[in-house]
Amino acid sequence: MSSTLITGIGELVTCDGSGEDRLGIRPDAAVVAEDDRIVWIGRAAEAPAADRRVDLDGRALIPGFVDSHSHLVFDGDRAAEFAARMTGAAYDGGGIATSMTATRAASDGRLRELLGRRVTEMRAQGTTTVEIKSGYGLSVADEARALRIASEFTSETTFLGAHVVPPEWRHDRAGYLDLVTGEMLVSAGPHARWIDVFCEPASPYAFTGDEARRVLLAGREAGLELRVHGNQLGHGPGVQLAVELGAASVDHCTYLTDDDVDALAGARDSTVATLLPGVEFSTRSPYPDGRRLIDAGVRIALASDCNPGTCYSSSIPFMLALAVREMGLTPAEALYAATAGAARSLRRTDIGRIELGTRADLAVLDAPSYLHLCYRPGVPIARTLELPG
Ligand SMILES: N=CN[C@@H](CCC(=O)O)C(=O)O
Ligand SMILES: [Zn+2]
Repeated sequence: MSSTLITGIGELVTCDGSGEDRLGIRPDAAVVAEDDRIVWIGRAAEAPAADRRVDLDGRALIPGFVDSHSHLVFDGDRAAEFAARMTGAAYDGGGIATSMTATRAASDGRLRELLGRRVTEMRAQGTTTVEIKSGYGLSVADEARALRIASEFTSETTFLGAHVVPPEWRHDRAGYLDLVTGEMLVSAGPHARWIDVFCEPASPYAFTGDEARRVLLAGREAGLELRVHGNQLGHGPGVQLAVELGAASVDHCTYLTDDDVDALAGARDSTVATLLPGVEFSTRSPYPDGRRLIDAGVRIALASDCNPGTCYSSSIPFMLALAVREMGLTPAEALYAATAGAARSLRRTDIGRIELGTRADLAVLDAPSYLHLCYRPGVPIARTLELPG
């Protein structure tokens, strides 16, 4: 056992749900971590002794960000696709095959190195938990390999064999679905906690509601929990399907009808709506109306969706700034969504908040208050707090 007393905290933002803004901000606070757990929170003047002390010199302390949606296992470059979109080209999911080809060609060592660099980049910006999806292998061996490597970095791994129908199967969609729900699930499933599907009738490459249902039910049968990519490119059945099947999260939610919003509000105890504003930024698309969701009582999360196609940014502070500027969230709502909200979308109670017994997954800001996360967009003020010992 090894304990650390954290003092000199300018503002302790616990995200424990208390207070009007749910941020549970504690003045004059100190925190003690023992190994990887929080064991004491209180007034600095009353802090107990510990093996060592870390003085934050007036900086704010927040829970580490929980990035609940990413696609980090890939090789290849699609910067030209981004440039084309900035001059008017539309995103339709077709570029996923480009990343698939490069990813299949990469060695295990190269994929591991690329993934390690991306996770390090996230930690350097305050992210302490990351969910990582497969989805650029799209063959039995390549999907299992992606998840095996991802599970070296996180326990939140997601099987996304149903990302798109790969080119060699486009003449036989039903055959590809048989593969995803059969042999591919058998070999990839043991390396995954979650199963996900890109349910998007507006894309010729992604999956319809009926196809997505089949994928999700097969995954559940295999012991995986459910997540859905839905309503990204247009109105569609993704949100309703996610709610009906009790998925932990439906992600994107860019195009929603009133019925979709009502369904999400009614499912607030089971299904979180995860918003990914970096995607709208990088695809020049309209932003989802985050304000409408919160006002309707929907639980939301914010995540990066870091991936080579629709958003190659791993910066949660950038997502917070976009959510505030473009989606109508307050800075407090945005921070809560990227910590406690995102933890909820992963059905985790041990991360995303600073409370007795939670993991000591912490981020420190080179600023006196969390407001600076949105007030100083693009400035790297957030980093993970590495505790000594
Ligand atoms: N929409 C589906 N999947 C990713 C994009 C993947 C890609 O284009 O490479 C997303 O979440 O936006
Ligand atoms: Zn995604």
